[in-house]
Amino acid sequence: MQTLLTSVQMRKADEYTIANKPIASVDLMEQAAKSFVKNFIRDEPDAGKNIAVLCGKGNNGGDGLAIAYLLLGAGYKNLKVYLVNFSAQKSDDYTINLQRLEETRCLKIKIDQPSAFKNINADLIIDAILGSGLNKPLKGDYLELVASINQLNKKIYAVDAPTGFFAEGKIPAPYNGIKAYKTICFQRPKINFFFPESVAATAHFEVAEIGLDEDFIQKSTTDFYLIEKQDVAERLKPRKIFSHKGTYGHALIIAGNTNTMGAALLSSMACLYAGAGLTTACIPQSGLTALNAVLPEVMALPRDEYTRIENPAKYQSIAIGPGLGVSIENERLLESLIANNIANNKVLVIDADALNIVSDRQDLLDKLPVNSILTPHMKEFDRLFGEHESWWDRVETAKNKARELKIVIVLKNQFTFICTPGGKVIINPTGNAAMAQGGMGDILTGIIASFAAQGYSSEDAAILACYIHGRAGDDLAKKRIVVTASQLAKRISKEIRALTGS
Ligand SMILES: NC(=O)C1=CN([C@@H]2O[C@H](COP(=O)(O)OP(=O)(O)OC[C@H]3O[C@@H](n4cnc5c(N)ncnc54)[C@H](O)[C@@H]3O)[C@@H](O)[C@H]2O)[C@@H](O)CC1
Ligand SMILES: Nc1ncnc2c1ncn2[C@@H]1O[C@H](COP(=O)(O)OP(=O)(O)O)[C@@H](O)[C@H]1O
Repeated sequence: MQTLLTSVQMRKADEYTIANKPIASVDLMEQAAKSFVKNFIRDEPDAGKNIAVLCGKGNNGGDGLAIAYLLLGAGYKNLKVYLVNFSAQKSDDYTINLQRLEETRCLKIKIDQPSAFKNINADLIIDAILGSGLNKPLKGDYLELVASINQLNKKIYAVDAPTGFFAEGKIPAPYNGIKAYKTICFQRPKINFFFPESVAATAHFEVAEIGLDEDFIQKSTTDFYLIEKQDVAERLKPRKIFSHKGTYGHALIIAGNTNTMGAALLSSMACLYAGAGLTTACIPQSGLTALNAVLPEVMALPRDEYTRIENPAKYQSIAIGPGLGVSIENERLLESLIANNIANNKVLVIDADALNIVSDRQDLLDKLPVNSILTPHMKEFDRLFGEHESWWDRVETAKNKARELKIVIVLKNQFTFICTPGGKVIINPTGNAAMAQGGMGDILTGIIASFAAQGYSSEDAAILACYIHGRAGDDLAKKRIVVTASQLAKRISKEIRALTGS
C-alpha cells in the first residue's frame, strides 16, 4: 500500500533523497520538470500553442522555469514565461534555472503587480507560482493575480499543486486558489486530492515519479494509505484443490422489502459472484418467487415481523440492511443479531436501513461486535455521527470512531475511505461516475459479506471488496456511460480471476 504523506513529510523526503542519493537538489528539480514535461507533451502534443508559464520564486517556480526550458527544447516555441515578483526571497534552484533560461531566447515578462497579467494571449497556462510550500491562505497580490488568471478561463496545468491549494487539512470554502484542469504532482498524490472539495482546485490529477527515496517515503509515519493493485493480488487466496462449498463459508444477507426486493437480489448476487460457498437471503415471503427465479443458487430464509436468526453461528458473515426498511420489527431483529453476534464472533456487515436504525438507536453502536463493518455513504454517515461541514472533518470522525468502537467503517464516495480499528485511513482508488446509480452500494455489501464469509479479516474483506467493486466498474465503463448494478455483480468473478491469475 502506498503511504500518503503531508507536504512537510514530502519536503523531508526531498531532503533525505538529496542527502542520501547521488543527486543534487537542482538535478532533482530537473527530474521533476522532465517528468512533468513528459506527461504534458502526451496530453498537449500541439507544439504551436501559445503557452504562458507562470513562475513564483520558490522551488515550485524553479520547476516552472525548468519546464519552460525543456518545452522550448521540445519545440514549443510560442511559450512565454511570467516571473511573479511579489516577494524578495528566491530559492537557489530558482536562481540556477533562471540563469539557464537567460541563455535562451525565451520571452520573460516580470509581473510586479497583479494588473500586469490581464490581457495575455495564451491557449494554455502552466501554474508554477506556489506549490506545496503554501503555508497560509492566499491574500493581497497573490489572491488578485490568481483571480485574474481564473477569469481568463484557460486550460491550466498545475505543477505539483494548484497555487493556493492546501495539500492536506480542511479545504477552505469557497476555494480561492488556481482552478486547474489538471495537476501533475510529484511522487505521491496530495491527500486532499481524494476529497470531493478538491474538484474546485483541479478537475484531474496524475502522479509523476521523480526519483525520491521510496524506502524513506514508505517508512514514514502516516494515517493515510492508498490501495494498489498488488495489495489486492497479494491478499486474494486462490481457490484450493479438493475444496467444496463448505470451504468458502456461508453468508446470510438480511435484506429486501415489498418494494425494495431488488436490493436483496443484488446483494445476494454479488455475494455469489464474489465466491461465497453458500448464500442465504433472509427476505419477506413476497420475494421468494423472484429469488427462486433470478438466483436459484441462493437459499431463502423467509422473514416476517417476528423473525430472529435462530442459529447465527452457522453463518461466517451476516449482512443486514439493503432495502430492509426501518421498522420496530427490523430494529428488534438487528438488536438480537448484535447481541448474538458478540457471543459467536462472526462478521456483521451493517448497511443502508440497518445504519438508519442504528442512527436512532445510538446505544447499539457501543454494543457492535468487534470488527463489525459499517458501510455508510455520506448522508448515512452524518445521520450516524452528526453533520460535518467538510470531508476532512468527516474522515477524521470516521477514523476516530473506527478506532474507538474497534470496527471497520467503509465511508463510500468516488474515493472510498476504509477506516480501521488500528486508526488507518485506507483510500480506494478504483471506481468512476458511470457507477453512480442505485443498487451499487447493495453490490458492495454483498461482496464484503462474501469475502468475510470466506475467512478474510474484516479489514481485508473491505479492502478487497472496494477495490474489486471499483475495478469492475472501471472495466465496464470503458464501453459504457453507465454501469448497472446487475452488470457489475456479474463481472466480479472475472475481476477476481484477473487479479489472482488463477
Ligand atoms: N528539492 C526539492 O525541494 C524539490 C521541490 N520541488 C518543488 O518545490 C515545491 C515546493 O517549493 P518551496 O518549498 O520552495 O515552496 P513554493 O515554491 O511552493 O512556495 C515558495 C514560498 O512561498 C511562500 N508562501 C507560502 N504560502 C504563501 C502565500 N499564501 N502567499 C505568499 N507566499 C507564500 C513560502 O514562504 C514558500 O516557501 C514543490 O511544490 C515542487 O514543485 C520539486 O522540484 C521536487 C524537488
Ligand atoms: N462517481 C463514483 N465514483 C466511484 N464510485 C462510485 C461513484 N458513485 C457511486 N460509487 C460507488 O457506488 C456505491 C454507491 O453506494 P450507495 O450510495 O450506498 O448506493 P445504493 O444505496 O444505491 O446501493 C459506493 O460503493 C460508491 O463508492
